[in-house]
Formats: sequence, structure tokens, C-alpha cells
Amino acid sequence: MLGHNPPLDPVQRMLVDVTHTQLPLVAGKQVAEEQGPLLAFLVRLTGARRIVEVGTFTGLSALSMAQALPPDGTLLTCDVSEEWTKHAREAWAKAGVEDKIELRIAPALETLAALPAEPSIDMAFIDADKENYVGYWDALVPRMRQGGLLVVDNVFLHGGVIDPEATGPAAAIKEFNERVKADERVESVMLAVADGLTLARKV
Ligand SMILES: C[S@@+](CC[C@H](N)C(=O)[O-])C[C@H]1O[C@@H](n2cnc3c(N)ncnc32)[C@H](O)[C@@H]1O
Repeated sequence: MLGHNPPLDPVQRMLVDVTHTQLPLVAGKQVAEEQGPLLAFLVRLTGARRIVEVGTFTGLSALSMAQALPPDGTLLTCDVSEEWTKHAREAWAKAGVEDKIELRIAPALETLAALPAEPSIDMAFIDADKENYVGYWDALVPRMRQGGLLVVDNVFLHGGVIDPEATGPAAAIKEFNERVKADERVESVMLAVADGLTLARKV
């Protein structure tokens, strides 16, 4: 599969390597290698100009999306870790996309609540703490423009969502998946990409 996808560019490759060598215990948080080209593809497909991301980590998904934005496009990304996002800032600067990306270090629920209420977001990527997915969804859906695309990662939670006794993050994702399925404001599909990926289009 990777051999038939667009290859990572040198900065993306460096970011994968740096994440694995300098943060080996948490490197698994990084999006899977096939997700960067997919996110870039979706940015170009939708013609997105205004993107909001929840969960920056070391910045690979933000980098992939920012590189696919048109020159006047912007990406707001939310995280709580200065330590992890330091690597993101370095990579974005190396790739020359730092002017397109705004990183806010604060609990993402606060960052999203402070955004304008009007529907102006073209694309959103949710990839952070699972217990807050419903909160992120509720903050983002009204702010998405009609036809805007929401992309949500880890909707399988490594299989935890099919455990009838699920607790913690798995229970949170289970509840989230049910909410998305029942949400008439969107048309959604769940895909077996990496750890499960939901795509939802605001109708
Ligand atoms: C799975 S990682 C994101 C991976 C990233 N999208 C990438 O491409 O590598 C999840 C991130 O969510 C962040 N996070 C956790 N709780 C958060 C919160 N309440 N608000 C904002 N970010 C949070 C973590 O610090 C972590 O960097």
C-alpha cells in the first residue's frame, strides 16, 4: 500500500524519524504513514482553505494538510504539549509552511469555544483525547460550512469499540460513533484506514 501511495517528502520523513528516535515511548500517537497523503488528498479534493485540527503532536498531519492548502489557506491546530509540538514547529519551518499554521497551546475545548460561531471551517481533523471527541464534534459541526468535511481518527480504538464491557477511551469512542451515526447534520462513512477513520460531510 505504501509503495503505491505518494512517498513522504524529505521533511515528512524526517518528522517520522525524529518522532521515533526522540519520543520512542509515545511515537505511536503519530498518524499512520498512509494518512498524511490521504489528508493532503482530501484538502485538495475539497478545495479547503480554512482547516481546524484537534491534536497536533509532532505535526505530521498538520504538515501534510498545510502543504496541500492553497497560498491563502490557513490551518489552526490545537494541542496542550509544548514538548511534543516543538518538533512540529521545527518541521513546519523547514517545509516553509509555518506562516499557514497557527498552533494554540490550550485545552482544545477552550480553543474551539473561542472560535467565531459562524460556519466558516472547510475541513476539520479530530485526533486527540478520546473522552472529549463528543465535545470536539459538538463544537465543530455548527462551525463547519455546508459541504465541509470532518475527518475523525481512531474510531476503532484498536478494536476496543467492539468490547461490550468497554470503559474509558473505548467507551467514549463507542458513544462518539453512535452520536455521529445518528447526527442528521452530516452524512458520514466509517473507513478501515489505520485505526479507523470517519469522514463526515456537513449537509
Ligand atoms: C494522537 S496525537 C495527535 C497526532 C497528530 N495528529 C499527528 O499527526 O502526529 C494526540 C494529541 O492530542 C493532544 N491532546 C490531548 N489532550 C488534549 C486536549 N485536551 N486539548 C488539546 N490537545 C490535546 C496530545 O497532547 C497529543 O499531542
